[in-house]
Amino acid sequence: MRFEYSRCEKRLMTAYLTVRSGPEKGRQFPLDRERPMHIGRGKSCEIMLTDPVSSRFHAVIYFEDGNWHLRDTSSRNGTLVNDQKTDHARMLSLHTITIGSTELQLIEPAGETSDDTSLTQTVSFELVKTEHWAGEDQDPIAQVASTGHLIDLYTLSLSLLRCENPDEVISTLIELLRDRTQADVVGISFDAGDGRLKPRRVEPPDAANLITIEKALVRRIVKEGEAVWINDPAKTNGSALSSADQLSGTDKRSGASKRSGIGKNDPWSDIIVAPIHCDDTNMGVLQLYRRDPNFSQSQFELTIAAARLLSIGLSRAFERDSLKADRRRIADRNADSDELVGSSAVMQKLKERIERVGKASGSVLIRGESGVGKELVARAVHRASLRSKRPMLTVNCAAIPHELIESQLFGHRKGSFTGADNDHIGWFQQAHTGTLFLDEVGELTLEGQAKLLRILEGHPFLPVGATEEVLVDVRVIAATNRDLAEFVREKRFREDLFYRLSVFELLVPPLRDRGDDIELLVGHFLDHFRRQHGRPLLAISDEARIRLLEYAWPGNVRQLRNVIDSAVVMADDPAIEADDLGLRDAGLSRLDTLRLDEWERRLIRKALERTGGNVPEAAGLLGISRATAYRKITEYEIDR
Ligand SMILES: Nc1ncnc2c1ncn2[C@@H]1O[C@H](COP(=O)(O)OP(=O)(O)OP(=O)(O)O)[C@@H](O)[C@H]1O
Repeated sequence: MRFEYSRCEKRLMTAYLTVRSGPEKGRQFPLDRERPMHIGRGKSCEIMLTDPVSSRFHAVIYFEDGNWHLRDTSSRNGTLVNDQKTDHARMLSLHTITIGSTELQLIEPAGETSDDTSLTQTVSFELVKTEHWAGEDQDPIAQVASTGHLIDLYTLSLSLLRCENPDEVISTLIELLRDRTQADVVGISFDAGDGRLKPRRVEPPDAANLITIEKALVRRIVKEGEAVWINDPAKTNGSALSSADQLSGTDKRSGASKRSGIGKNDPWSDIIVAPIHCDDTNMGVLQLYRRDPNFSQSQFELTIAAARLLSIGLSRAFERDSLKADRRRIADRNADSDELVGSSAVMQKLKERIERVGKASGSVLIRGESGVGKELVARAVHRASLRSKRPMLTVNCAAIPHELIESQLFGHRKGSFTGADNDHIGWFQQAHTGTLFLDEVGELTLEGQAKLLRILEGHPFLPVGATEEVLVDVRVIAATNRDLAEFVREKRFREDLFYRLSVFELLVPPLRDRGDDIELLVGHFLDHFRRQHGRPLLAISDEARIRLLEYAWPGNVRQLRNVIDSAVVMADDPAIEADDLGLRDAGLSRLDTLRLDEWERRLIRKALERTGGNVPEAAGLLGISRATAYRKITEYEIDR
């Protein structure tokens, strides 16, 4: 198949060698007609290779009698041109030169070798087609010889990297192409799923019904993975492309009355259509239209390269979109979303402290009973920190056998102890530049504590069995439900480490002290488990709700979550009843302890909650003096 197009200008682009494989893959070496260009490992070679098979002066490429020539300069391992060993060869565009594992290809922009200045010439279809798409490995800019456009493509790549979603990717590309090619219309059409293309975005939008292309041409572009540039479409009308189905579906009249997408009546003098691929399947095409004057060769090349970048950008954006959707789905299914539910005075205060502590850089110690949400608080601190884009790794020190804690945290070398069959990169190294959450830090061995202390002091550490020290940058957040101060007194926990860890301390209050939060959490978990277990209409009876609100929750939020999870599964329609909760000791639980000090602590917390932390008012409610209230608040370590 041949298309004709007229050339409006003599092109002055240089030929160049592009490296298709080998150590220099992706590089391009412009060729100079005026002087021989040497290829080899030698420092004075214009085309310097690092391929070890290459000789210092391996070959030379030069321009003579209107052609490029390659001569092997007595290399040790020989030179192949188009896979044939050769001493001398006349080179044509797209010919390949192989030296060891390096493959170079000669790219001669159209018109470069010819001195013919006539303004009209016949160009074979192959001249204007792009190479077949070979996925993301293909160098998107391999065909672009214009330095200005290389910068455009560089800018475009940077913008595409920043784009969050497919629409942004498309807008960025259209904007750049309209500006650089002076196209009257730039459009992107996607396969509607039935082989027909539907415009996804056209600029300016009111030109959408003007950008039509013959179906046969689209089929060819899609099938062959080729871009085409059609100049003066009126000339091509009815030549090779007899089918004249509408591309955009805006005009579905049949037979002879069909208007060709590149027909006489179209206002365009130039059309470029480039395929867009996503994961090796065609998604659609990028279309550029111009009334006058014609596109240039470099604009055609720019469009091809931009379409390839678009393909990569879209693949990534679609992948990101689907990952986001997966994440949402998983978060929906999994109750442990990161949302810290609670609006009681104590929780509000805790959230404020989390924000402040997050911005600082010291270690954090989170204290609280089991199941209160310490890990969730740790996540919130990490999210509020400057490391939020880096990972937070969680290690439960109590879940690792004592004898392995050290090697798990700090790593070990293969063979350093029985069972060390492989090298292990410790958690600290894995969390480098991020955050490490050490849950149940009180369970750390004394040796582990000593190493942790050194890391917190900024020293490097030695993985087990290693000879070289490792230095890491990790923010440590530790949590415990133990009384670490008591551990220090018992010499089970190093005092110096205790102070290092607790640069910032966050106390997570037990659920029984959070007032209305119980109601919020009930709603939160109900919503979640109803969705997860596919029972969106399941209600909860008043009696069941009251029982939940009155229960003392010794197992804290985790217990509440588990109770609701199983109630949603076990309850018969239409509603969860009190018996479904499995809290048969609910009445007793209100008096779950008879210790006076515990009840005093609870009452003081309750009074502070009601008064929004106002001690004199709380003292009034409790019927005690202010001084007693202050003393007891300090004694019981109550967070106001
Ligand atoms: N404020 C909250 N909002 C929503 N969910 C919460 C909240 N607090 C805790 N949870 C949920 O309760 C469960 C227990 O929380 P988490 O594991 O953070 O507690 P913990 O104090 O670290 O427990 P442990 O002491 O056993 O390590 C988790 O499923 C968590 O998502």
